[in-house]
Amino acid sequence: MEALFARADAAPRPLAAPHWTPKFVEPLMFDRSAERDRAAGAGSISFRGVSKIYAEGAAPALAGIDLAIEPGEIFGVIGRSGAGKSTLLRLINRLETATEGQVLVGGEDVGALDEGRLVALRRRVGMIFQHFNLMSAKTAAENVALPLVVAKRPRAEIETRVREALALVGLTDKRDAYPARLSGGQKQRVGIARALVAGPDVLLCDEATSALDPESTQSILALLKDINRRLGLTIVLITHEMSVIREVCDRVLVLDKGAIAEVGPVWRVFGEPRHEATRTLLRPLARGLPEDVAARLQPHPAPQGRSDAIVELAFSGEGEPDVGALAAALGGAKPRILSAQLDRIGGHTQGRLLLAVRLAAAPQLSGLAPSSKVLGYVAADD
Ligand SMILES: Nc1ncnc2c1ncn2[C@@H]1O[C@H](COP(=O)(O)OP(=O)(O)OP(=O)(O)O)[C@@H](O)[C@H]1O
Repeated sequence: MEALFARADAAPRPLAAPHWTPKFVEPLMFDRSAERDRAAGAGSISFRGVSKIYAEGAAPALAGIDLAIEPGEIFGVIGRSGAGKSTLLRLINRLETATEGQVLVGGEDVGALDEGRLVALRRRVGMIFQHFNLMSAKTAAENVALPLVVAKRPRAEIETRVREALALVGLTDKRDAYPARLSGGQKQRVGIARALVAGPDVLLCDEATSALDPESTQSILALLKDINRRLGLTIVLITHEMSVIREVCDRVLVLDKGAIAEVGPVWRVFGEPRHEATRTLLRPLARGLPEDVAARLQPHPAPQGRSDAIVELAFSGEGEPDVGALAAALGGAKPRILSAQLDRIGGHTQGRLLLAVRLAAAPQLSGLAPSSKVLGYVAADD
């Protein structure tokens, strides 16, 4: 029998720092990887000059999209409401068809597939949803089995695959539970098992954590990351939660009014947003000045009395802030940290420090961070 989750070419990611241990996974499942012979490039997705217009005379939902998603990456899509995220996702499994251009999955033009090949495509591209879309009258195992039942697979194969899929998502003990008896996180795990049961190359996630509490969100994100690492699955996810992108994605696409605003590694796009749409989306992530400081901020130093400069040091890329160098440069300037937000995203430092320093020290700050700027001035307290 064809191995369920085996991926002959699925070792592209380092297994370092597994922050989530799927103790329930049966090792046997992954030992069969060599059995499955997968086409080179399976899991790749390309958009070539894709436009989508829903109705004559309406503004295009997507226009001129050229994009390549690599096999095995976790690719995030963000954008304001109506930017075209769902449309882009639904073009991948042909829930929508492009008005112009081509969408290729594993090199195959999905717009040109006949009915039979479309069914095969949907097996290669699993999908999970914000509200799980489970059938309430079926147990967890029956929900997971559905795609295989519809595909008329032999009963023994269905049983094996369902058992393995439930084990993969940590729900072996819930196989006979009905959705009403499951938590939101558990329902989404059932959704993931159902999406994986036919052994897809691609998993599409449509706001998969938006209906979950923070703890369930974290565990679903950890599960998605683990699935991606273990199975080499390409994951494309759309979300309005920037923290989800920061947590799991390798690259992110920012859509704005149906067009690509920017695309790149998350650390770069979040660290150095180039498009206004990106900056707007990221604003809630950026911790601003403390309110009392913002209220006193002036564009120029006070003509009388002493002023402090309010300085932003932005870090994005290799290396961390050198506290020793900061102290050496600012020793006499009474530097105070007003706000600090630093993250490591994909091995890169991203974030900023907001400092208040004596006015005279402000010029010494350049060189202490990849980017530094004076945001304004406040009258010194002393
Ligand atoms: N089935 C449809 N028929 C007509 N117009 C549609 C249809 N689906 C989407 N649209 C329109 O296409 C545009 C893009 O919609 P889409 O749902 O792809 O955006 P989105 O970024 O996913 O938005 P949201 O974050 O609100 O879900 C919107 O103007 C929307 O009104």
